[in-house]
Amino acid sequence: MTKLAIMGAMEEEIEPLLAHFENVNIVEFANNKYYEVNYNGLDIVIAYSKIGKVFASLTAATMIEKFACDTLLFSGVAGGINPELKIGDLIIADKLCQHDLDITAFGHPNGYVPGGKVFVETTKSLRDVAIKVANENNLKVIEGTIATGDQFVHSTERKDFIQTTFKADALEMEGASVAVVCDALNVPFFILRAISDSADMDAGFDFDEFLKSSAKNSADYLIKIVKEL
Ligand SMILES: CCCCCCN(CO)Cc1c[nH]c2c(N)ncnc12
Repeated sequence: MTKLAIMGAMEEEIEPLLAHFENVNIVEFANNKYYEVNYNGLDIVIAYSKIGKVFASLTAATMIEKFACDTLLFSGVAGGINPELKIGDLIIADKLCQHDLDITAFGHPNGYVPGGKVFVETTKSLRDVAIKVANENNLKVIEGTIATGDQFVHSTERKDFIQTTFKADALEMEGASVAVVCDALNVPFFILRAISDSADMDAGFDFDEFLKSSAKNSADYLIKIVKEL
């Protein structure tokens, strides 16, 4: 029987998800709250990690190792790089990388450390369900590369580095760490983001203005996918 983990980084990213559920049981663990619900016979654990790769790794590993989730879905917002991505648009990650992981001093490529790999691929069967749901609901969504790093990107210099180095379509601060954890623990996972800004000098203002509506775009789509699992 599937036990589903649904994760975000910020409260604003999971609030529109929690709105769909009743009879929520709250479990406090490791300085965080895990919300347990049952939805159409499906056991689900929902949490927001707090921002950044370390918090996201802790929450993803906890949902799998302590709550025994066997599938993990992430919903949230991201900065757009691909010019096709407008604010509010949806992107499904087909692979993710860490743009701030850097031991290039030793001749290694950006995003690589020994024993690791630059790109971690998401689970195709989950992407296929998501694309089917998008088609059925006439939703525009792209599949692409998401770059993760422990910084809110708000300059074209950094945005251009990430685009040039990884050919990334969007960027955020948690996805690639969720990917490394799920890949290592052999748990199918899916990363969905809606664009809140363009990671340029206006990013801070746009983020503040569009966080709520973009988080809702992502959450509403994710709930439709959950119904198909
Ligand atoms: C209080 C400030 C919280 C920022 C958290 C932003 N999330 C991180 O996952 C997504 C995101 C949206 N736009 C971004 C950008 N331009 N750079 C990095 N990350 C992002």
